[in-house]
Amino acid sequence: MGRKFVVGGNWKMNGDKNQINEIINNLKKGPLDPNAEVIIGVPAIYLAYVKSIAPDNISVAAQNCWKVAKGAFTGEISPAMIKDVGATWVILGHSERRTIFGEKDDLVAEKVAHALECGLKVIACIGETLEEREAGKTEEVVFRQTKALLPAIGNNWDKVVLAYEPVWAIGTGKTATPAQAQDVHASLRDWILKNVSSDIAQAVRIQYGGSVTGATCKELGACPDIDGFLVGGASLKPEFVDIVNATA
Ligand SMILES: O=C(CO)COP(=O)(O)O
Repeated sequence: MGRKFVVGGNWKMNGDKNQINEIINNLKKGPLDPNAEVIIGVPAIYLAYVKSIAPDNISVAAQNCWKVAKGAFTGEISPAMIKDVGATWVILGHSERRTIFGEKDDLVAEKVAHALECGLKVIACIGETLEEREAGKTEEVVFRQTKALLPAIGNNWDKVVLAYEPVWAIGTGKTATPAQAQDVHASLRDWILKNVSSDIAQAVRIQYGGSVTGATCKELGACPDIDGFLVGGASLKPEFVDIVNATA
């Protein structure tokens, strides 16, 4: 069976109620390819609001969460809370969490494990820096980051989407070329085949993220191992509809 195309919008720390209303109205107007799954990752404080106005064909995601259900963790939110307000996904391990907030592979894995345990679905992000790419370490880095997630994911692969986001392509306007992205996606799938199973390698969806726009999405979306996108800046703009429809 084919993998359903899945497009995530990661709003990061952007948007206010006015802008959110505009974004949601634009998504309602669409039209959105019914064969694509759409998930919007919104700031925690707006999760309930977005859930209350988003149409049913759009899922809502948090952009981060903590690794336990509740307690003395000032400023954090738990998967239980995310679910309680009706969101069904969480983005974990984003490179901004890893670099700005110092999240290491093992913490990301603990978060993934707890989120899945609580019944949230997870977009798990991986990707190399420019320095790592130039040192020829892209595969080593993304395999290491994926390996760290294996015990956390266990037999919940059907609830996980991997997002390959090369750090050098995020917010820089330097989209990976389709060949660069396809190469890494194919190697990742092959690694999963060897280290998990061939069924899971066939089924797991791998998104590409990093400066995806309405102009670059079609060629990227046509690559055999690219199963969707995780979109930052352009997810705040009307062109997000074009990106959702990249393979329509
Ligand atoms: O980080 C990203 C999505 O999670 C990508 O961001 P940009 O699309 O703004 O490069």
